[in-house]
Amino acid sequence: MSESTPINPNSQPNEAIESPNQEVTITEDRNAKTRQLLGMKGASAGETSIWKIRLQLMKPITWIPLIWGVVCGAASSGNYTWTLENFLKSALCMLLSGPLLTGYTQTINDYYDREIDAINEPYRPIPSGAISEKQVISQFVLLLLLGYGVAYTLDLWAGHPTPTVLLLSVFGSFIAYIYSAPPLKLKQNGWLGNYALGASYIALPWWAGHALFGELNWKIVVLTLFYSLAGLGIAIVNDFKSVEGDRQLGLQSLPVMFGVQTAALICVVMIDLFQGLVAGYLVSIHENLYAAILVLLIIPQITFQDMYFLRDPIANDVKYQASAQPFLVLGMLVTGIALGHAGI
Ligand SMILES: C/C(=C\COP(=O)(O)OP(=O)(O)O)CCC[C@H](C)CCC[C@H](C)CCCC(C)C
Repeated sequence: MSESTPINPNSQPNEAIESPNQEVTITEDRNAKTRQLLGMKGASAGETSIWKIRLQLMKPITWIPLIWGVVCGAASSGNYTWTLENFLKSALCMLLSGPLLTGYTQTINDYYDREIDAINEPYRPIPSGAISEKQVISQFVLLLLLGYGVAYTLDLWAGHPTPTVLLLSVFGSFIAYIYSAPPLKLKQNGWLGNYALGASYIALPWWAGHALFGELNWKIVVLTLFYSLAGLGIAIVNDFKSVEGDRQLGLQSLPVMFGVQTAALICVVMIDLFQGLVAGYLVSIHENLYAAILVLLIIPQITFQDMYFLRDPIANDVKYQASAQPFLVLGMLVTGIALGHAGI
């Protein structure tokens, strides 16, 4: 099964076990259902449980980097200790950045993308008719309000005189709105949209995690915004799967603007260069060991870029992300620990 081919939603799991072909069908069906629930491409349509459809809209697979960002921020604060209270605080902040605010972001994005998804991903809940537009609107409003409630609770818990986490959440949800909704629809512009995405995925949850355990300062803000330029590269990877639909609808993604191969090259240069420059910064603050680990973590990413992504960015985008991203996110944590160690 190709990464982007939805499998037949009508295949019957119970017909199994009679022949190897039918076993393959069952495995494919299960894979497609898991993909559907996590919000990955190559999913099957035909889900009937409204709760599973709602979860599918929230694309759980995309929560991971934002949850991770909170961990990096807690590390960079230099104040995280393993107490039950700190653990619960960070878990609540992860709930905020993952299921609630990323869930809100993905739901609102699917709502405003319903026409383009009818071309690129017709099995998504809205174009497939699995959920009504009214139900989708009530879902993103509820997630947003719950998010603000949790953010304010975290501010009270951390004793913030200014409700920093709430302000970050309001700012993040505003960026998420203008990213997806007209008239701005930042995602229509390849550079701006992908930077908004990269920065929101790396910098915003990092700031929230840092603010929860320490004082958010401009050095952390600038450095994470700089790191987000590597996130911009990661965001570009997401654009290859929809190049045809984007072209038809006039979306200026990088693969549409520069062509697939040049965009892939820009993408990997951004990813490697900005992580490398962050490693350089770590050397400048005498965190040489962490800088060396960060460089070591860039090497497998370059290997996977060469093995998969640059050879065929459209066919291998998901394979590349799955292989290389763990090294990128580990690098983020190494950087967070280094900053905490240096007392930045
Ligand atoms: C919707 C997003 C990506 C999907 O984009 P796209 O439509 O191009 O791709 P698909 O075809 O795969 O759907 C993510 C957009 C992110 C957004 C700009 C901002 C996110 C904000 C955070 C959730 C806020 C976190 C705040 C905090 C305090 C933890």
